[in-house]
Amino acid sequence: MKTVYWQEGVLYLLDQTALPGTVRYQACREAEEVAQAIRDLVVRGAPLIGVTAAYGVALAAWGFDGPEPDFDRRMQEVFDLLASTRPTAVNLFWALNRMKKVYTEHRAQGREQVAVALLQEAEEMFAEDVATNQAMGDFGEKLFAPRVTLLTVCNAGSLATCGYGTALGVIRSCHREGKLAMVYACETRPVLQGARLTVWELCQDGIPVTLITDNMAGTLMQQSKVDGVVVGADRIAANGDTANKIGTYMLAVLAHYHGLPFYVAAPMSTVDFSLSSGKEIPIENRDPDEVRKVMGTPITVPDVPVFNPAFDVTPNRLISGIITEKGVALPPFDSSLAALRG
Ligand SMILES: CSC[C@H]1O[C@H](OP(=O)(O)O)[C@H](O)[C@@H]1O
Repeated sequence: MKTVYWQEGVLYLLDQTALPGTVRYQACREAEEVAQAIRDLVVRGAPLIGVTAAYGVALAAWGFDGPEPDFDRRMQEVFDLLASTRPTAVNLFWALNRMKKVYTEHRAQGREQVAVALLQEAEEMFAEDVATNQAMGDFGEKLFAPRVTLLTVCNAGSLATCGYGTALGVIRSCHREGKLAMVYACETRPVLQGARLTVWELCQDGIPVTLITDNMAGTLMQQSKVDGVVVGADRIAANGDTANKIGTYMLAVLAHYHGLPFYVAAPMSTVDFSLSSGKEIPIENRDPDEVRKVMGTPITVPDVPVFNPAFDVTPNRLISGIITEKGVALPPFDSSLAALRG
């Protein structure tokens, strides 16, 4: 099931706010619709946000029907709009920068050629992401012995990418090799990506999964029911500090206390080499009602003050390894990530 696809000048997005109960696609004909869909988590997940924004740029060029002199202004407006949607996942900015390069390279050939080149680049980005995730999964699988039980948080699967997934890509490869005993999926409050998306995705593929609430992870480790933790990432600093879904840091501390391996799985496009540490990673704060409500139903006192950061930062000293499509980076990460970049 594709998370995003282009058909006859229309971009279709799998609406992840409706999962698992309803499978439906949102048809986007304007970049503004794509931007709102990213903001509203219709599409989410660092790699998927990037590719979706890339398609949003192509959509704007494809659908432009104004006077030639307005084209550059409109396209800059679209680049800025898409860049303003969510601040943490660096894949968004990596993808937009890549599209901007294609735009600049082809601008002299005229609007039609620009539109064709931008769509081709977005399609290539889509295909590359799937291949990247499969390579990452196969590197990660080799880290584990049969029969391994792994814990994960949020959704870093096919639904967060163009296919196969990052953390769930490692889990898929372990399952393919007959190494996987069980996956424990944290429900991942407040938006419930684990309960709604990871459980659904793994069940679709016949991969064994057990759902837990986020506050059960400690007891699970205390009872030796987990062999390791594998999570995704939204932005990794040059020293390996990693921003990921809120609750990831808590799992890293628990894993460290219980002597369990804690791995991050992410494509190299998630590493932001311009940041020396995680202190510089911008953290998105989201709508307080995400915490005050569950699936739209109020669970607390109206207008109670809320703290709702969508991500936290796990320091590199709590990370056993960073699994990428170029191999597994081990501590010290500033040198091992730089070596993989080369
Ligand atoms: C494959 S990385 C996905 C990454 O993105 C998620 O955040 P969100 O659902 O808010 O986009 C979460 O941090 C995942 O690990």
